[in-house]
Amino acid sequence: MASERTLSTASTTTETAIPVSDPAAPSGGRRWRPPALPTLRQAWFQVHWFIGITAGTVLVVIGLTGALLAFHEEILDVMNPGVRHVAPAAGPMLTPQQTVEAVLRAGRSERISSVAVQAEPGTSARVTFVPRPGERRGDVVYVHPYSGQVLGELQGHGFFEWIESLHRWLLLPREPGRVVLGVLAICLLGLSLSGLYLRWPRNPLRWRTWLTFDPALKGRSFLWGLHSVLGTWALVMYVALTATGIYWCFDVVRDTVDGWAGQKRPPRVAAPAKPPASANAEPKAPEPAPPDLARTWAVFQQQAGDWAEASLRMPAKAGQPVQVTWLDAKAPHERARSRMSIDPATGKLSAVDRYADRSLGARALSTIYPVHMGTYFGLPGRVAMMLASLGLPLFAVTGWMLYLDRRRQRRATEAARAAHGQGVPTAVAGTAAETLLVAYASQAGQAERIALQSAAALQQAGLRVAVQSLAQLTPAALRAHRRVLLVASSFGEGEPPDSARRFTRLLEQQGAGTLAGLHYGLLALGDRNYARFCGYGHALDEGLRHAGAAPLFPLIEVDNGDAAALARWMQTLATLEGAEHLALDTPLADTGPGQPCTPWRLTHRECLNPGSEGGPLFELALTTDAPATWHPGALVEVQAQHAAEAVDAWLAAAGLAGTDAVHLAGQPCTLAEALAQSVLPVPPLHFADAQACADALVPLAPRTYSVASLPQDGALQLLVRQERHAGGLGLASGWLTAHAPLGTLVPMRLVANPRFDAATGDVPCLFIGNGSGLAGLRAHLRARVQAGHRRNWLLFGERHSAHDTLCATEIAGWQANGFLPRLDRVFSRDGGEHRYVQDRLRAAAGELRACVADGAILYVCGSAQGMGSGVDAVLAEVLGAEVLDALIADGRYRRDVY
Ligand SMILES: Cc1cc2nc3c(=O)[nH]c(=O)nc-3n(C[C@H](O)[C@H](O)[C@H](O)COP(=O)(O)O)c2cc1C
Repeated sequence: MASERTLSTASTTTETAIPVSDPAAPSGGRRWRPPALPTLRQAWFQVHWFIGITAGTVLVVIGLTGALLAFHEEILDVMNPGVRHVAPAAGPMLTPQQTVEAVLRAGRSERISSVAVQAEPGTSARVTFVPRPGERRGDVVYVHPYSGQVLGELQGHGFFEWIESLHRWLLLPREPGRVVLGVLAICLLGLSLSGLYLRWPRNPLRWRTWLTFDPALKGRSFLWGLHSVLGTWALVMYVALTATGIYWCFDVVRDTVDGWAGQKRPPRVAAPAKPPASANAEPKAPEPAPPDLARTWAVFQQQAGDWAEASLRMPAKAGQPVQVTWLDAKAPHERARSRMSIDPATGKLSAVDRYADRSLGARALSTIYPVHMGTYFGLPGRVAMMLASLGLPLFAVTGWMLYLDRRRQRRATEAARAAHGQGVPTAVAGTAAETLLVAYASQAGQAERIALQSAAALQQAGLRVAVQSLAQLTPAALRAHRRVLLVASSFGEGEPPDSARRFTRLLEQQGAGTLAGLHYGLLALGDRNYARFCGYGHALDEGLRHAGAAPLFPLIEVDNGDAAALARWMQTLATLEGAEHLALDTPLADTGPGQPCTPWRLTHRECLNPGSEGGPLFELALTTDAPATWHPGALVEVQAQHAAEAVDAWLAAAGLAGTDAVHLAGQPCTLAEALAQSVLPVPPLHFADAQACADALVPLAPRTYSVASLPQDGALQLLVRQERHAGGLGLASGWLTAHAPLGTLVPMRLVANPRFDAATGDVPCLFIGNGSGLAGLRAHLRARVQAGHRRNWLLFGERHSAHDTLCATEIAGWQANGFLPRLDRVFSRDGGEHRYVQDRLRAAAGELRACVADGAILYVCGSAQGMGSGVDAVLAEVLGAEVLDALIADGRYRRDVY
């Protein structure tokens, strides 16, 4: 009863409505639970995607127009060569007064509102006229700084005005436009901050996690990396853009900030209504002649000192002063403007307001525009702002793709739930101990779908099954079951999916032996391009072992939904007690066809450890006529076959003839050939004919081996340990090392292994391994020797020096030629206490630290149990978990363990 209570209690804490086959449930063992309140994370996620798919789409327009505006001055210059900049000449440039005279000479008799000049040689003067009635802006012309020629207006200026009003008001009337823009700015801030929360890593102090991602990633992982990492880069810019944007959009914000800065603005006064144009209106007075600016200019130059730009605003009425606004040559930014008023007739200075003399608050307010434009930080700031603006469409596209992918995944998961529901038999009696629990830890749904599909297949094979998310489970609840299957994906950096965090925390707190008696099988989903491939699956495996649970079979890793690994999972499930009739052809989530295998000829086979107490270790060489290349660290998947005797025995039992012609996957072959490459169906065997048998066959899962040679060696070499079980030799290792005669064509495909790739340059390398793990290490060492890189340390474990000194001649040659200054061979059974690689590593702690401090890359290849985990523990102990994490993040801890 206790176990039943545990299950039903757990089910009430579920986060989503998942049909769970629960043997304790009263009718049919399957219940729908109401959706629970979302967690904080889920709530933030909803906020993020809702804003993203609504406001995010409009923000694309703001981003694109902002990016155009960031460099619009330069674009205008390219469109208008010789207008704003002319070739610098030797003589002085025209003064403002000379400029005005030149304009009048050119026949432009409209009233001038301002003249702007720059100190930089060759820069044209800009003359702005008073707007015509009913217009907001007056005409602008540029005047040649040496000849006084009026150069006309800028082409494209109108276009950029349109772009600006799109950017600032979305082409709406100004007031509502400002408010809409303000709301959009708040949305962008919301997107940035919710995004920051959602991607907050477990180890926030590691900068690489925040700012880098591997472009080799594929699919959802790639999109996620692009979206979150580039988003982090752009975050500071978005906060700056939105904070400054909000200031302009909402008067209340602007007034508050101005108040804090001690710069209260006078209240807005509504513009007086324009008098209607009437037929008998007063005749317009002639425009006043522009004042003579010569005296004004002389006084300004004397007072201002070293200036870069100056703009002289003409008085609206006669007798008023000229307003001069200028930028010092050393001004901190483009809005650090000073002002003075000068009487044009007398040259009397009536007011001087220098930027440097203003209050801190006033100076701070003047930075808002340059911060928004990025000009405050010079060219890098402008480029950064432009890229951040251009990033908005990128985030919208990647965000939509992630959203659609998630929706697709959710639908697929719902379909799998429905399908699983149909497969559940009604009214199952019994206790949880007799029920095989299939638990999953899933972020986007793939692990859940595989769990559901596996459970459905197991149920159809006659087993009593329950499915639950780890979100609903506690380690204590597992004790109610005798057998548990777990399907676990990895998220973040080899971390648990969000739904499994609580379970993982509780598991870490379990004492040794608390789960004794529990048997589990684990399928770890991951992507080999991540530093911690299947990191969470392995952590879960270790946690369960530590708590005393016993594995039913070694953990199975799945790289990117690899069909072969999933087929291996199904085959392994079929070996479980009670699952003999499991339908091996059950389709599992997202399995796709892999790369095709090509035939390699087996040309050489040699036992490297005759007389060894351990299994014989063979060196194999294979060649192909097809072009083939690989990097040190690469893997091969071998499409193994059954020994001919095993096939003959099966045919005899089934009463079928091996010579019968059949089609397998569309290809003609004999039934014996078809059987050799397939899982041999378990009795009772009832096939109508040979083709019916071929149609029911499921291909054998390929076996993965590390490549032990380089393409330059002329052959692909493998080190294969011959496995022996109660039923005879292991399928693949037996075929490769004993059954397949020399000359056999072995179907294989090369698989890149980016996380066990070669080091670039002459960095020191520490190679650690045991047994057949020498394969991966040997390929690396050969590459290092060929490149002339000598700083190599090999730490390698085997059993007896008398029989297991593998590759002795080759390794001695490296030593003699100075390519292996340090070699530690550890023979665990050479007498006395058993000593292992990890013990030697601990004893060499000082050298290990020095080696790591020298920038070494650590390679570990060999068995995951014992050696792999032992070395990992010693590295953490000697270097500290932080340093080890940093090594992983830097790609300096490369493992190929199995
Ligand atoms: C953001 C993100 C981070 C990931 N991190 C890892 C990782 O550290 N190690 C790994 O092997 N796989 C990693 N993966 C790959 C997933 O584990 C893999 O795609 C898995 O099939 C997803 O299963 P799910 O849909 O059940 O979450 C990551 C995927 C994503 C999207």
